[in-house]
Amino acid sequence: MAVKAILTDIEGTTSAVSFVFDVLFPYARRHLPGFVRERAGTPEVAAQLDAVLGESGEPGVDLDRAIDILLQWIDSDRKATPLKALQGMIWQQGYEAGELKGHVYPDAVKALQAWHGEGYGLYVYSSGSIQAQKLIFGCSEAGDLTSLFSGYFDTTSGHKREAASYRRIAETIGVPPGDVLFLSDVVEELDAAAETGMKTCGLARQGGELAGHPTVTAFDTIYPASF
Ligand SMILES: CSCCC(=O)C(=O)COP(=O)(O)O
Ligand SMILES: [Mg+2]
Repeated sequence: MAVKAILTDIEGTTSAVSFVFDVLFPYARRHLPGFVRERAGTPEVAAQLDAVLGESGEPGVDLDRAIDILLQWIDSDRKATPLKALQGMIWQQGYEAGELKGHVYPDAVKALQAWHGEGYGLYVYSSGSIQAQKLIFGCSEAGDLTSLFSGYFDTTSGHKREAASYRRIAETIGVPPGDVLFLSDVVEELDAAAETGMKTCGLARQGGELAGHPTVTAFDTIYPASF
């Protein structure tokens, strides 16, 4: 089976972990209390707050407690879907105000542009919400890269360490898992994708090996046709 589609993670793969941890998460942390207090009455924020309280097992607590829970979740890097949705809304304001610019490694930009030109279908799968994914690529230091991608997947398709999520994504893309190449910096995500028959390539930007998977330090040594 030949690779037809390439599915990529963001943090640690196309984009620096430090951009997410030192720029995006602190931005969301700083703005979350004000954002939530101001927008708690809007349907889109109210729905996410309901989901936060459901997931936290503390239904009926007040807004201050909900904000505390969300701040704890940011600090522990919890990949909770409602937190990710709220972060995406907050980051949108930052990108719109020119306070944020998405980091995408130049080698990733170049390879994604080349693969798009060669006819590969390009897709994103990140724990960040689809809104956040479109923002990091749409308002990137290299300009608007969103036209390169044919689709975006987040944790509403399932968690990234579960094989079922990759099966679901392949089905949505309309390509057998064996024709998809998945790129990530997290071995458990690569393992879950490989379990479905997807081809995998690990990104270890600081060097090293993602056990059981071909591993590279940058996109410029990934040749999809060789998988
Ligand atoms: C879409 S940028 C924000 C990334 C994010 O919130 C996150 O949790 C990173 O997850 P990933 O699956 O891209 O490692
Ligand atoms: Mg990652």
